Amino acid sequence: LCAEAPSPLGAAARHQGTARHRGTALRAGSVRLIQSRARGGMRRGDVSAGKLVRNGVDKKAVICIEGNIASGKTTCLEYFSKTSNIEVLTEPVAKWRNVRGHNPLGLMYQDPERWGITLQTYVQLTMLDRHLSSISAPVRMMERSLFSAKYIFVENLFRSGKMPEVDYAVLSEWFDWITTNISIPVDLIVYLQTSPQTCHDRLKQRCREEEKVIPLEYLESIHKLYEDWLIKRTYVSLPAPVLVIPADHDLQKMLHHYEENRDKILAASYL
Ligand SMILES: Nc1ncnc2c1ncn2[C@@H]1O[C@H](COP(=O)(O)OP(=O)(O)O)[C@@H](O)[C@H]1O
Ligand SMILES: O=c1ccn([C@H]2C[C@H](O)[C@@H](COP(=O)(O)O)O2)c(=O)[nH]1
Repeated sequence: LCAEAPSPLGAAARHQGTARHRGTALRAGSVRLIQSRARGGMRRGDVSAGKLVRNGVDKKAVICIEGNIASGKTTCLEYFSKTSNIEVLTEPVAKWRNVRGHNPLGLMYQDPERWGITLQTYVQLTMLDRHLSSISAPVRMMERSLFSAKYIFVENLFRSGKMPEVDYAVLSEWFDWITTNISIPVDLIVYLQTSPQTCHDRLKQRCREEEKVIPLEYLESIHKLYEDWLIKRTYVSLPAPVLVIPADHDLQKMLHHYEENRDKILAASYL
């Protein structure tokens, strides 16, 4: 049986924001980006100095939930969405499946060489919009990040020979411009560490139409990049400290693990 059914934990909060230029200030939803002043004035002063920062950003904690495809990130977020003072942002997958009637996620899986850049450009835009959207609670937990879109998915397409070098160069220029000029604060990365086989099983169970073509080897490549980035740390620098939660267990045990780690996760808000 194969169905994309809503999780028994209920729907996580979703945010729909749009980013657009307006005069000298960039606006994302109702949020104003301002030029940060000298170093040290903010909690993340050294990282933000000279960059555009979202007004009031230093008062809120941002926790990114990272992990392979179908590792259980959405399920984890749904669990924490029941906590007051935590706002939850899932990945904008619905947008990746439908932008003005087109499905870049599906196109990418059908023909990555042709459509990888199309999907990843849109992922980069929508993830940036997520990062810059106004935060309504003291703690934000969001699914993945601008960083994993680049360091994991773009990198995987390129290294596997499925993204032309020119596409990779253009995406990298965009990414470098964004991270050089705009502050993307992250206080903690929670890595749901799974085996690729677990993800393959859960992927089949979830049965998202576009993902039916994903072989185990694809999940192994994504897993290796995540491990190099977040565990071995042999790859690129980390935007935040990492908390690793082994996530091969059944749902009940996972919920227990989330509860056990709740204080460590929320400690990010006291940093
Ligand atoms: N611990 C678990 N054990 C078994 N199935 C799980 C577990 N966590 C999530 N699932 C199921 O696996 C699938 C993928 O989970 P999901 O949370 O959507 O992953 P992600 O958001 O990381 O892609 C869903 O069908 C979900 O119900
Ligand atoms: O930068 C990205 C981010 C995600 N994807 C793909 C991988 C999956 O098919 C979906 C959503 O991921 P989940 O792990 O199920 O949340 O989007 C991508 O191709 N590029």
